[in-house]
Amino acid sequence: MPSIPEISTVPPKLSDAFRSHPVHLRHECPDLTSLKELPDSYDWTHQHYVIPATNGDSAISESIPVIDLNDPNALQLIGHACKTWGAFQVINHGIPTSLLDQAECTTRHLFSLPVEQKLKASRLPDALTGYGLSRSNSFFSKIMWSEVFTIIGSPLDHFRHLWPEDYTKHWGGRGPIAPPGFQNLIKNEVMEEYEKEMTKSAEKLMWLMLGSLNITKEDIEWADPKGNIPDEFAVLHMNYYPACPNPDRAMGMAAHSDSTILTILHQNNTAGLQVLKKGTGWVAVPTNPGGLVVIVGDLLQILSNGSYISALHRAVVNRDKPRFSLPYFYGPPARAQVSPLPKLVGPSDPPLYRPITWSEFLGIKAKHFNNALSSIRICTSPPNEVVAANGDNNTNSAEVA
Ligand SMILES: C=C1C[C@]23C[C@@]1(O)CC[C@H]2[C@@]12CCC[C@@](C)(C(=O)O1)[C@H]2[C@@H]3C(=O)O
Ligand SMILES: O=C(O)CCC(=O)C(=O)O
Ligand SMILES: [Fe+2]
Repeated sequence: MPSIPEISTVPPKLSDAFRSHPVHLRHECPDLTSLKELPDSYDWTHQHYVIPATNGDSAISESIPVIDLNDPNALQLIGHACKTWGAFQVINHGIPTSLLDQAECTTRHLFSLPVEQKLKASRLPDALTGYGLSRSNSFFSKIMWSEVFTIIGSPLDHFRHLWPEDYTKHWGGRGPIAPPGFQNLIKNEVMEEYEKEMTKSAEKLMWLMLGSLNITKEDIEWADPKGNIPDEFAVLHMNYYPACPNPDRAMGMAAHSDSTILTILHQNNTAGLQVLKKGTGWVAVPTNPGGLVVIVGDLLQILSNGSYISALHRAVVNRDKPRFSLPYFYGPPARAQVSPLPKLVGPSDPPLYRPITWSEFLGIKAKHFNNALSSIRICTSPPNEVVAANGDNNTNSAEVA
């Protein structure tokens, strides 16, 4: 039987950024699906950062805007959403619904494997790809009710560990071309195609979000003359939130902002994502078949000099149905300098953040979590005070355990 190759899916430049910031999680991955009661280690009841206000069943009826990318006013609507919410949903984004469905189906299939099988594709502490808990668990004393599978580039090496029978029984892992019916390779192709489509959409959305601030490709140093981003850094997550015996006490994914330029998230038809709106509280993001959620990340807050807010968001769980989400974390090349764009700063708008690479910022995030942005802030009291909802100037978010 041919041996299964070592896992080495992360291209060297990207792995550097993470190898220097390993995340050590103190917890194992139990089989959450089989638990009939919420263990104490998953009980978030007495955590002060669990803010109860939610529109899950209360009177808050507003939510993040839904923007049709074919709408002639899309640019303005996007700009407004980035300033007020730090998140929006898009429809008519050009990604086929069939691909979203196939990626969701692969996600469901992956997480329905027995836990021992999933652990064969475990993410190692200094690695980024594979199966495990969310990295952000390291900041909390309680564990989140979720499982995560991280992909960068091709997931094939991990998939070989998860579904070895596709190789050994039928094909033996020989040759580069899959004979028809080889489910593992089909899953791999689906996820690679999904990443390709996400990259295209993320670029398009980034230019729209920046375009709304009159930023063009000439203003972005890491863009080529055609506006393409060579060596962009992107990570795809498959998130699983099993149905939970005590959802009111559990937390699917604790409040955080993403360190990205932007994140594109597909969720199955079970709601759970919530966005924190200043002055309102936690607002649920309803599911929207075929729609995609776009979240402003910390790097876009930096680039826009605080004019766009990187939204604090979290995921709650429910008693009856499993939930799946697929966030695509999109950023610049790991070593590109990110700083407030010159067009957006001036005597009355001094730069709020010092220049930083994403690689460096991930290190700061890995240490300071939701206080990462404030730790690189250079003006404590700008003339036009920017009030961000992401921990930059509030303290309602993470607790360092
Ligand atoms: C590119 C990334 C951003 C992220 C770390 C990651 O490598 C992939 C997951 C992202 C995530 C999601 C949950 C919250 C968060 C803080 C975390 O621990 O993992 C973010 C990371 C981030 O935004 O820095
Ligand atoms: O599952 C969700 O809706 C949110 C996931 C998320 O925010 C993340 O993985 O960063
Ligand atoms: Fe997130």
